[in-house]
Amino acid sequence: MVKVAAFVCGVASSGKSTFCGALIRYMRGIGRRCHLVNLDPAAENFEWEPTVDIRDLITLEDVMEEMGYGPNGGLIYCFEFLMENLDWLIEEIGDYDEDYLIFDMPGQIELYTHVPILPSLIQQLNVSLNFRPCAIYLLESQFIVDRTKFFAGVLSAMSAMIMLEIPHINLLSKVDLLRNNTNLSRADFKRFLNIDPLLLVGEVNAKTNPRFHELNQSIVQLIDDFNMVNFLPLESGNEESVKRVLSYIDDATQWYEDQEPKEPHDSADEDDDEE
Ligand SMILES: Nc1nc2c(ncn2[C@@H]2O[C@H](COP(=O)(O)OP(=O)(O)OP(=O)(O)O)[C@@H](O)[C@H]2O)c(=O)[nH]1
Repeated sequence: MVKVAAFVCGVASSGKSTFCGALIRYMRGIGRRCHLVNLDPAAENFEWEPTVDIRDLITLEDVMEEMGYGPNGGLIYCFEFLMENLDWLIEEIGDYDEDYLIFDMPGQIELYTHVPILPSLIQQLNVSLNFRPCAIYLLESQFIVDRTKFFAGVLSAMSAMIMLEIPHINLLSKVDLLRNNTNLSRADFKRFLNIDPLLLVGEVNAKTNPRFHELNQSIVQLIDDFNMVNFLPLESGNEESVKRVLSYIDDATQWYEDQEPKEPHDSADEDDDEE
């Protein structure tokens, strides 16, 4: 059976939980099996009850109260604690041998940029439980209204791609909110899906002090050299939009199958068949 672990990542308020809820609603509606795994120790409410919940192991509130940490330090502590108690997670997940696990992740950016806890966790799920992990990274579409913010967002998505090294889908979330933006034509919008950073740098330069133009150029050159950051639009309230993302997740995780060694070709059997 194919077991997919989809990690829904992105900064705070990018729309992760809403998307997880919409994806589960859509999948269950078409009869596909899936479960929500909450890995946000500070989460409050969910549309669907999580099947596995880090808050049963540790909560951010307790860590902040008992250890005196702030929210970011506390979050890292919670994840280190989770890694020390990975048996707990593996046991919880072990009971759910279903097709898809949708992981709702916290919004702290350090988890996707430089703290190596998430790659270890993903590796364990892949090796110990035979899951096919993939990352879904949400960037709020309002970022494209301010080009400088957009490049910061692209860099954050790129960091996640480099650090996680698994099949990865970037989403521009809440695109419905752009509809009222009269300055953005359809053609304009498309430039942010299949991005050509070298073409966009002029617009960033127009908004920044000339002292930074060389730095802007180096940043867009870096993104252009990497050449792997594209976005799909997402409107979580729109079933078609969610359906499209699911088809990309299915395609992306197919990659694992392509990596599996094929059964050796037995020419003796073929000869027998011919006889
Ligand atoms: N218009 C619109 N609003 C959305 C969409 N997706 C999410 N939102 C809203 O954006 C806000 C944040 O959404 P969440 O799903 O809680 O975001 P999150 O990334 O899980 O937030 P954290 O858990 O704080 O990191 C909520 O008010 C949602 O209703 C969307 O597709 N369109």
